[in-house]
Amino acid sequence: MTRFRQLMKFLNQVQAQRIDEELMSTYAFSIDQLMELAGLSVASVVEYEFAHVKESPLLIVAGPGNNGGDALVAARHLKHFGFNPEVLYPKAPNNPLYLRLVKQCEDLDIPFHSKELSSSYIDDRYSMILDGIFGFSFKGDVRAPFDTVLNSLRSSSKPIVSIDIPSGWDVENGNVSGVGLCPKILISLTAPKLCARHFIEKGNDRSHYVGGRFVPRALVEKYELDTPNYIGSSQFAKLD
Ligand SMILES: NC(=O)C1=CN([C@@H]2O[C@H](COP(=O)(O)OP(=O)(O)OC[C@H]3O[C@@H](n4cnc5c(N)ncnc54)[C@H](OP(=O)(O)O)[C@@H]3O)[C@@H](O)[C@H]2O)[C@H](O)CC1
Ligand SMILES: [K+]
Repeated sequence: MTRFRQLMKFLNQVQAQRIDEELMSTYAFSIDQLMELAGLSVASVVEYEFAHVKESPLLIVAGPGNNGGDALVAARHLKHFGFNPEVLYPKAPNNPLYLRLVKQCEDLDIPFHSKELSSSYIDDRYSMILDGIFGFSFKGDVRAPFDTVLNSLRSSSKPIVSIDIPSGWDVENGNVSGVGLCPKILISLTAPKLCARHFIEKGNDRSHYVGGRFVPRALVEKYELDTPNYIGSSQFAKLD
């Protein structure tokens, strides 16, 4: 596993979205490719942190955008890694990319839930929660049905791993509304966004990883990104 000093460069919301657009224009990636690598990084961190609870079901919560797509990819990889993922997908978009990801999961017999699950059900059934609800395009107050979904996840005692942004947090200012999740683990993709400073501040029982090994050197230089030197085939780096 790659270890790396805590990164000092944090992206604002517009920079994160611009980098994403440049990857898919100037640098010729398709969204499927980026999502596959992002989801593989996420699944690799979950396997590293939760291998000891492989038998119990994991709850993977997928939102309506690409953060949710990363979660669906991670669900598929985790199933291949020998975990027992179940997906909560409260608002499944009718978009060919996500429909394909859902089919790939269903073909692996990964169960799907569409209605919110109570915190007591979550506590009884799952060993951890993977939060792929909102990423770097989240804005404003949380709208239905995700308001009640966030409430039940927040009331659960199970550890939460957030993909890219803790859901409900303002991408730059953190959990200003107070309705956001409180993850134990944050996996920043490409580079941490400004809200990650508030996650790090919360102390030593938190772990911060970075993943998404697809950033070309020219993009690193243009945005002065502080990306880790990943070792070998490692899909993530743990930040000290
Ligand atoms: N370059 C990279 O690092 C890559 C990262 N990836 C992942 O992609 C997400 C960003 O994905 P994006 O689709 O741009 O946006 P989100 O997933 O954050 O969310 C968009 C959807 O969320 C809805 N939304 C937004 N705000 C709210 C709100 N307040 N309440 C309810 N719903 C909300 C929004 O709905 P709209 O109606 O506003 O359109 C969208 O449906 C990034 O974080 C990474 O996880 C890529 O996978 C690979 C490259
Ligand atoms: K998230």
